Amino acid sequence: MLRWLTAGESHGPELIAVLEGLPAGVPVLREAIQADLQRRKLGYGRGARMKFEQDELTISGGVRHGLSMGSPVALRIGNTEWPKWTTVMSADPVDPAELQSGRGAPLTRPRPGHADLVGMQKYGFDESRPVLERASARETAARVALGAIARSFLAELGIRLVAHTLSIGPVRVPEDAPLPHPDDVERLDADPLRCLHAETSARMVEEVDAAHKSGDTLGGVVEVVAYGLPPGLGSYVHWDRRLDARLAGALMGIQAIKGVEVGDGFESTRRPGSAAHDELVLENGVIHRESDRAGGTEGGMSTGGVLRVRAGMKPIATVPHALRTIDTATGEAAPAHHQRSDVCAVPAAGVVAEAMVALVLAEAMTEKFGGDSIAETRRNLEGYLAAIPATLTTAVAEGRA
Ligand SMILES: Cc1cc2nc3c(=O)[nH]c(=O)nc-3n(C[C@H](O)[C@H](O)[C@H](O)COP(=O)(O)O)c2cc1C
Ligand SMILES: C=C(O[C@@H]1CC(C(=O)O)=C[C@@H](OP(=O)(O)O)[C@H]1O)C(=O)O
Repeated sequence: MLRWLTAGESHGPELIAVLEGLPAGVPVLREAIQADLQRRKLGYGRGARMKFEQDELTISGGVRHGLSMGSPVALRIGNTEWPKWTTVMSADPVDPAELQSGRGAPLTRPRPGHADLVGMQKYGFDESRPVLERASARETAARVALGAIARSFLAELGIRLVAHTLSIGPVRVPEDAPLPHPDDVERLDADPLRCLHAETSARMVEEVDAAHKSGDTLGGVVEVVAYGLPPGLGSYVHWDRRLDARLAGALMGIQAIKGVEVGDGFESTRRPGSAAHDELVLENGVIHRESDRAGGTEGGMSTGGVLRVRAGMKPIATVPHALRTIDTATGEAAPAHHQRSDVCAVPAAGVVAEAMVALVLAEAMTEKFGGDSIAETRRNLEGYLAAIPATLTTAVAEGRA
């Protein structure tokens, strides 16, 4: 079983991430984790912080000579700006007089759409600094670092995945555009919106520019596509074991994600049953699905086909053209507090979504195939596939040759 935890605040010294249950022998390379952290910082519309944040990585445990040892993997990601926040975010008590102005000034004008107001109510704070520090999507750097390790584990078992941007505000990739493949990742990383459709990407850039100019923010939809999964990850036997439910929960667990679709999702609700499912035919002696409307799960289990999940992100809550709020110190109407912020973080959310899907799939693989070493996990996977009777065999979707 795979478990993971993150800790750390946006302007504290660092983020901490722990992954427990990873078999031994999985390549865990600093460069690979750092590369994914870099991908998360890219994307048109991000704010000033992503230009200087170094995401300085330390591998603190669980890895020796580039390979996991079976013990918990512990990572540390430094916050580059920490030296400017040592007083405001000090773990030790500080003189309250030092927190009356500048960075330390109490934040009493909660932003609608962010965690500020409810966080203050729930945890008993009289300002929102302690809320936003952890609610911030800074934390997603820790998840992306863990996701890089999960992806390495999956790659050892022939499973690869990639995320791309489907829409920004009203601008959407055409319905008939081909699905991206992991081999496209360099092209995706080179595009400002992580979108393979150049014309749409250019229109997305214009849309972000327009929002920026008018003091507004934007959301959009990302899609994660995974290839090479075996059939039977997850289960129909209990609600919390369903793979689709676990993927949806993990994606909804990303800051600002407000909707999830598996396969054709809501679109399939507008079709009759005769045009909503994936019919089975024989091809070269093995069972083949003629379409991929379900998105790679049936009955809460992976089908062995291409997995396709989408996550919809709402527009950034820190709207420069500040939204109306109440100053909780005075009880008076006021504009919401505004700090430096992203205009649009959808491409980054795609990288985070890829990491979350990788973690859920890695968890489902360790659950089904176990193994204390990657060689043992691989043997168990191969034994399982070999034991599926010929008349039940489906082709494993490797994607592009
Ligand atoms: C990659 C990423 C970057 C984000 N950047 C910002 C930002 O700069 N400003 C902001 O107000 N919200 C940003 N958000 C969204 C907030 O973190 C989120 O809206 C907030 O935590 C409240 O949670 P909720 O939207 O899920 O209700 C970002 C989210 C992601 C995934
Ligand atoms: C720090 C990151 O994103 C942050 C997410 C975020 C929020 O409210 O979610 C608000 C901003 O924080 P700051 O005021 O420090 O610039 C973003 O920059 C990051 O992605 O690493």
